[in-house]
Amino acid sequence: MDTRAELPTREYTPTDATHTASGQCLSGLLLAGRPTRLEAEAAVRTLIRWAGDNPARPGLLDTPARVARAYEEWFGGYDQDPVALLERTFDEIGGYNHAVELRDIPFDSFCEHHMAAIRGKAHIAYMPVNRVVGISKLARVVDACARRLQIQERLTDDIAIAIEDALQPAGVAVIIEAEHGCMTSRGVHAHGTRMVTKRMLGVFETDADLRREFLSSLGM
Ligand SMILES: Nc1nc2c(ncn2[C@@H]2O[C@H](COP(=O)(O)OP(=O)(O)OP(=O)(O)O)[C@@H](O)[C@H]2O)c(=O)[nH]1
Ligand SMILES: [Zn+2]
Repeated sequence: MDTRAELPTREYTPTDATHTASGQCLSGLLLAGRPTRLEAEAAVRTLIRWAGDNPARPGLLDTPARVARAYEEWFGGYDQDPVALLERTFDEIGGYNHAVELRDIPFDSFCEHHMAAIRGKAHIAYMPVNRVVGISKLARVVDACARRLQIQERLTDDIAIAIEDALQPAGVAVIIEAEHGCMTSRGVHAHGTRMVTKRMLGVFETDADLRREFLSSLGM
C-alpha cells in the first residue's frame, strides 16, 4: 500500500529543502510536500519519453513502479534522523583515551546538481569523552546522510555535525573520497577522478599532531 499517498500535500517551495543549523535536512517538511507514488510514476514515464523511448512498450511497463521503489531506497535518508541513530552510547570504556577511527565506510549518494551517483568511502575519527557509540552506528549515520541529494562538502559536514551533536566528543574528523558520476559518465568524462573532502572539529581542528596522525593512518 502506498502510505505516502495519504500524507497531506501542499505546494513545495525551495525553502523546504534547507538544512538546520546542525546540518540536518528538514525531512518532516519534505515529507509533507511529497507527491503521491502515482505522480512519481507519471514523472518517470515523462522522463522515459524525454530519453526517446516508449513507456508503453512491454519492457518498460513496470519500470516507473520499479524506479519509484528504487527512489525509496536511494533517498531513504530523508526519513532518518542521523543524530537519533547515535542515541545509544556505552560509558564503560575503562581508561581508553585515544581517538576511535572507522575507515573505508562505503556509501552511495546522489549529486544535487545532476542527480547522478556519488560513490565513495568515508573515514571517521572521534575523540570520545566518557562514552562511545556502537561502531555500526557510525556507518548508519554515513548512510542516512548520503541517501539524499547532496554535494560532497555538505555530506562531509552533515556527518561530522551529527556525531558532534549526538556524542559531544572532544573532536570529530570526517574525510570523504568519492567518484562523481556527473564527472565520469557525462560532462567532462574524467574517469578515475576522486574528490576528497575533510571536516575537522574540536581537537582535530586545533591539534595538528592528532590531525596528522589520522591523515597518515589513511595514507594521506
Ligand atoms: N563542489 C562540488 N561540485 C560538485 C559536486 N557534485 C557535482 N559538482 C559540480 O557541480 C557543477 C555544476 O556545474 P554547472 O555548470 O551548473 O553544470 P553543468 O553545465 O552540467 O557542468 P559540467 O558538469 O561541467 O558539464 C559541476 O562542475 C559539477 O562537477 C560536489 O559534490 N561538490
Ligand atoms: Zn553532479
